[in-house]
Amino acid sequence: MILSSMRDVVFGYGKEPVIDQLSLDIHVGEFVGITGPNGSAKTTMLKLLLGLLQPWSGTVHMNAQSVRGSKLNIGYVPQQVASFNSGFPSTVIELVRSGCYRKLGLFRRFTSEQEAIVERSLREVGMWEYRNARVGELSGGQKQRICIARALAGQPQVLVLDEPTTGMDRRSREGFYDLMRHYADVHGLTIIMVTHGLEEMGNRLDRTITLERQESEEWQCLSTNSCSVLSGQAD
Ligand SMILES: Nc1ncnc2c1ncn2[C@@H]1O[C@H](COP(=O)(O)OP(=O)(O)OP(=O)(O)O)[C@@H](O)[C@H]1O
Repeated sequence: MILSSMRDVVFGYGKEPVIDQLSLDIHVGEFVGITGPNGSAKTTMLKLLLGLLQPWSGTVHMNAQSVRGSKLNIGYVPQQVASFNSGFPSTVIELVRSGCYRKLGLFRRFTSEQEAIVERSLREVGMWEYRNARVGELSGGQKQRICIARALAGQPQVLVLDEPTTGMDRRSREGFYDLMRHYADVHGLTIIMVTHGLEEMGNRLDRTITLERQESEEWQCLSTNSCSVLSGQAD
């Protein structure tokens, strides 16, 4: 079943498109890796999928609806979450709890079940023992893990991650990839992840989508950043 689809999407920040006629489908429960060289518009593609950017032309659907009207619970871990500076006031557990707010609604009454989900999420990323630490005092890789825990605590149906292992050591990265595979298998979570570390992921991904810069003469004289999907058909 198709969860998210892009059809003939064109988008740019200036006069020239950085995405040109991009079409792809993402299926329910898939763990998809998005890869490609720097500047090949991976982040831009994620933002279009999430409805954070509007295409110049073409369509983006989530759950067969326009992405902006979709009621899906989507967790998003953007790039550079490590930028919480040393003055960031929240503790780790406060930040992860805030991931549940959308589910809890206006009054934000935490039940013991929700507390258990917060604890589970923190344990899964190996950060439970840091729960009372100030977020701003942690390393980049630790902040990244907390942001992943925050997204998981919101119990999303779709998890979108933009280079989530930045700053993590090899062991943490391996643990994280296994965790994502577990969420896809056991919870049926759909995971869309931009990564430069495809070779490390072994066979954990269901599918890879590669974005590449167009190098045709026509495009070279217009822009070097335009891209298209070169692979990524569903199995
Ligand atoms: N806010 C912006 N304003 C103008 N140009 C932008 C903006 N964001 C991205 N770009 C440009 O769009 C192109 C695609 O950028 P994008 O960040 O989507 O690529 P990426 O594949 O995610 O890159 P990286 O691997 O370096 O993170 C690049 O040429 C970039 O300079």
